[in-house]
Amino acid sequence: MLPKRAQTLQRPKMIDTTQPSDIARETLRQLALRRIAPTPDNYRALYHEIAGTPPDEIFPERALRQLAAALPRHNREALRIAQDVESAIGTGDWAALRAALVTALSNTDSPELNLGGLLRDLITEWDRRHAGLTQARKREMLERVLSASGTHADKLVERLNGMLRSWSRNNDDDLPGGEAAPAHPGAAPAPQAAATEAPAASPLFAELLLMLLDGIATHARSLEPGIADDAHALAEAVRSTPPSLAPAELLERLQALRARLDWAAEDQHAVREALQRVLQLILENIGELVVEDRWLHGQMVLMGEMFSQPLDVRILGELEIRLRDVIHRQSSLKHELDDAQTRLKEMLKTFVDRLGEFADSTGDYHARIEESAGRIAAARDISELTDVIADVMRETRAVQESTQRSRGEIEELRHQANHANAEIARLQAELEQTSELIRHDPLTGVLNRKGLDEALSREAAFAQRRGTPLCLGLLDVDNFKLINDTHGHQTGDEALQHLSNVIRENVRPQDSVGRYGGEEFVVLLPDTALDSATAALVRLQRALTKRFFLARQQKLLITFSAGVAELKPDEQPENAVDRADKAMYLAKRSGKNRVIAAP
Ligand SMILES: Nc1nc2c(ncn2[C@@H]2O[C@H](COP(=O)(O)OP(=O)(O)OP(=O)(O)O)[C@@H](O)[C@H]2O)c(=O)[nH]1
Repeated sequence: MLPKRAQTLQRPKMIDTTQPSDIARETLRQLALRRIAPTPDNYRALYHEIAGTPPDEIFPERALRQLAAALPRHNREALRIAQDVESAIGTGDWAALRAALVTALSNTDSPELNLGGLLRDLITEWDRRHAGLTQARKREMLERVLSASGTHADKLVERLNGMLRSWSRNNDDDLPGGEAAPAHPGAAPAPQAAATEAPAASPLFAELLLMLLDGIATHARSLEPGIADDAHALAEAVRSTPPSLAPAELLERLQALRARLDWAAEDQHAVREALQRVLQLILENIGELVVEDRWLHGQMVLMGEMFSQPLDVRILGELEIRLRDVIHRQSSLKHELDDAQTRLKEMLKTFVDRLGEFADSTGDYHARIEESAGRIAAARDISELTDVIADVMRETRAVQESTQRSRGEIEELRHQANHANAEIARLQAELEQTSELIRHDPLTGVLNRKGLDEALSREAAFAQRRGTPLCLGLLDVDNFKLINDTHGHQTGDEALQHLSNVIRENVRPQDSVGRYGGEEFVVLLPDTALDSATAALVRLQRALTKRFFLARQQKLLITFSAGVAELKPDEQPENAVDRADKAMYLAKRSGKNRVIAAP
């Protein structure tokens, strides 16, 4: 910025401001006169001051280039935005730069719903030249993606993204004689260019477009019916022969659809976050209320932890199971407690009534005896005494009868108490039986046998439907009897809790952990092939060597032997468990503390 003194300068009258050379000369003179540093910026500012022209706005290219270099480029959309920003800086175009930055800042859609962006990428990349990729080769790749994805829209999106990434790595825009391609890789073609090229005219492309639009129409129905209707209407327009939409119009409507999807995705994201916060609050509060029951409290804490990570269908399913268990257990406990309280109240009431009656009758008796004593003292002859004795005998008999009655009633009460005790014992046994209905092991908090069976059939169906691998690891603690015998059963229990915690902390959220039997556990590893699952079990062994179990200040190393099996196509899940079990026994026989993969 120019020093203050220079801003008050009067333009010299003798300068002809139509002659740039005169202005330049005067500018140099004034720089020297005013002792201003002769930098290009100062020169430019003084020049405009003398010429009486508005100063040029300086485009801070260097600083903007540094900013552009720092922009993320982790996916195609981000790369496109960064390139738009760079191109705007290259041409010194403020308006284009602003548009690119606004797009970047408003682009917060979730990747799974960015179908609009994918469509745009497809249109762009289909028309672009790529080294070593002929149109026929592209067509072949697309056909492969289409047939491999079947009717799964999510798989299609994932595979199309992968294919586009591989195409853009072969970007051939720089080749001489290239076809009309966008100015830089990833940039969307101008609508006019698209209009002349009619991308949807290719039957394969139209088919692909229809598949995406039908996918949007189906999946967006629950999200926002308006979007689904738009997608459906567009699909109808693409299907119609002759096409009812000009390419430019089609592109425009696709872009509008994409914008609606972006907004809907933002809304969904916000709703999901708010829901997650509310549920977490509820769980925290219930957790505080159930401090007396360690199992319930533990379940609440676990659920709270599950809510703190990004939710997916598996986590929500697991949460639902845990909540059902909590509700079931709470209602059983409540009934039992209510019954016990009612019985106790009734017994106490009867006891107090009987005690009162007994006190009344013995109180009367004492008063009568005292009165009889007075009459005996005042008696003048034996006949008077005979009456008194008859009265005393009558009173005594009455008290005796009352005492006997009370004893009988107290006897009855004791009988009732014994009966109530037996009832409570029976209820407890029943509760134990009904705990079979609960899916989590009360000692360790991991799934119990029933929960495990359910998780296994759910994951097996999931894996077989999607064609993804599912592995299960069956592990058995080594020499556990020795731990029990040396340190006691209670320490054995704590060792099992420690092992469960270490397992849970070292597997992924989508993995399920269950207690299969006494000291046997099962880990279900979805989307995991046999070698990775074996490596995961070995990692668990290593984690145990780092997290010692403390038995009354004494460090104990817990080890386990494990068998791992990958569910084969069409194999019954129980059969895979059997194979893992056999591999586990092989691991035991080969010296323990090992993991063996089942053939
Ligand atoms: N503390 C405790 N012990 C249990 C529990 N369930 C089973 N056990 C004990 O675990 C022990 C298992 O012993 P074994 O089957 O001989 O196996 P091991 O000693 O681990 O020997 P290997 O399997 O050959 O390494 C038995 O003593 C069971 O009583 C439990 O819930 N708590």
